[in-house]
Amino acid sequence: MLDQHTDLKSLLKDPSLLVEAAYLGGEWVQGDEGTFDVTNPARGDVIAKVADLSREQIAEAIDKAYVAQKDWASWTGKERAAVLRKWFDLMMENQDDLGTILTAEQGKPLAEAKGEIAYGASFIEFFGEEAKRIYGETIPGHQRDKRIMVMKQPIGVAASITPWNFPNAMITRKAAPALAAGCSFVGRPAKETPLSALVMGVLAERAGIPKGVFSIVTSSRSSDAGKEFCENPKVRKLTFTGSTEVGRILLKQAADQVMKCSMELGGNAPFIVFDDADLDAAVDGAIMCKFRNNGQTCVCANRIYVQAGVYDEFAKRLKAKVEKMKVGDGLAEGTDLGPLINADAIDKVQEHIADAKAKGAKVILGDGQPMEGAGHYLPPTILTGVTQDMQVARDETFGPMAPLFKFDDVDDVIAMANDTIFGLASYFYAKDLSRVYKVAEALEYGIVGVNTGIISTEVAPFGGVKQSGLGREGSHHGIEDYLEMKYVCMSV
Ligand SMILES: NC(=O)C1=CN([C@@H]2O[C@H](COP(=O)(O)OP(=O)(O)OC[C@H]3O[C@@H](n4cnc5c(N)ncnc54)[C@H](OP(=O)(O)O)[C@@H]3O)[C@@H](O)[C@H]2O)C=CC1
Ligand SMILES: O=C(O)[C@H](O)CS(=O)(=O)O
Repeated sequence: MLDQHTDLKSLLKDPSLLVEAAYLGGEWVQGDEGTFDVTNPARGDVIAKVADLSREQIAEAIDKAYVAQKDWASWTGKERAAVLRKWFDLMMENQDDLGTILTAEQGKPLAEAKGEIAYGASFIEFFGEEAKRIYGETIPGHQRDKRIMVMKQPIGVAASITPWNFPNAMITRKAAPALAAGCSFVGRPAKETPLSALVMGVLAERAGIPKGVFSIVTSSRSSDAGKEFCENPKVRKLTFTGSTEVGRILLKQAADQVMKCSMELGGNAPFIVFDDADLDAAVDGAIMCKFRNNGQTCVCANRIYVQAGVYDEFAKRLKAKVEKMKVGDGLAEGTDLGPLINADAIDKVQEHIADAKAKGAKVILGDGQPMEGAGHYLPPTILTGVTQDMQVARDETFGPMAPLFKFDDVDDVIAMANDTIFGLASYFYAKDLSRVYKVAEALEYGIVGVNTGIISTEVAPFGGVKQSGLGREGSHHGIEDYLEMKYVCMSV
């Protein structure tokens, strides 16, 4: 455990994995703007002072990525695959240390953090294999003397901005397809969680990824990085994961250069339990879906709709299991729910609870009050009698609050579930096959979980519709966003 006498390096098998310098063009550099603090959300202690790069230094990383990308693209897919496989192997060999670093800066329980490392590594493994399968095509000519060929080529320098909630996997879900395609990559991690990104630089170096192909530019001023990424003509791809609000800002900024953008934005996931559901499975699924990363994921159940006939029993069984969940330091044995990332996150959950109670909702578990002492600990809350007019029906809570809505009719619940600007993940539990097909087709979301609350995998296309984003990450589709298609027409 971290405390005033134990620092993070002392918890690591390989302390050299913990770095505070930025990884710029294959060199470890200090920030021209000094350093910024990284704090442990479980205790509030400063655990690192990380290089704070200037916008000029970020531009330098882009310059180096631009030069390095030419040679990297000339490697065969098989050669790139070998280096990516080594990167994957190094992640898994150091999974314990990477998990400890991740929990220290983000807060999630160590088992979840190690799970994220394996999840993050799976993208590198998967796209390393895809590097060998970037196929073009020939098309029968439109005239007797014409031959048509289509080739796929890397788009160039890819710039990445990622959030604090999955500080490893959100980077690898972008860097893996980018490097597999022959692009170079400049990543700017959230200021709250830069250490997990920097350790990927250490492992990239050890894996033999050429200097400049992969850079991590740490900075405390996110808008500076965003503007440099959007305005620098050497950047041809912007990939972002975060809130819809920031996604809009970046899309507007990127429009001036007509830049290719991938956007993984906010969610407002409905979780629907029909009266023919396996109720115990639905309760377990709701817990995993709602409380993964303490509710701080864009695909967490944000609204739980339960059909009237099973509403009371579902609420009773949900409460009985949630009240046994242990809230505590993510590095402590047996912790189920770690701290939230910061005080603002607690404020947002409390705001949703207060608004719902003011409009008639009832609290059946928790009181929305943070635990005493240091760290951002908020015990889980369950509300019943929640209705569509409440804030939680419109906005993402992003924390440990489960709002239960009651419904009667399938058409009503589909209308309520779809009544949002978001369209990322959705879930429902039912057994009737006809109902399963109809509901899966009717939900306006990029992802539908049927009788499961966990849908995250590298082999499937992850992404949203409406204002939850643009593009897909993961699956064989995921590499397309880092490729340009060239049509060659030959007169013979
Ligand atoms: N669809 C998805 O896969 C995901 C969506 N999200 C959504 O993001 C929100 C929570 O994550 P959170 O990190 O707070 O989201 P934010 O959108 O606030 O931040 C995401 C990243 O963008 C950076 N950023 C913030 N403002 C700007 C700007 N003007 N220009 C460039 N970069 C900027 C942040 O930097 P810094 O933190 O240093 O300020 C951070 O690195 C929720 O709405 C959640 O649903 C989160 C994760 C995944
Ligand atoms: O940032 C997130 O919330 C992730 O996209 C969710 S997942 O891919 O890890 O499920």
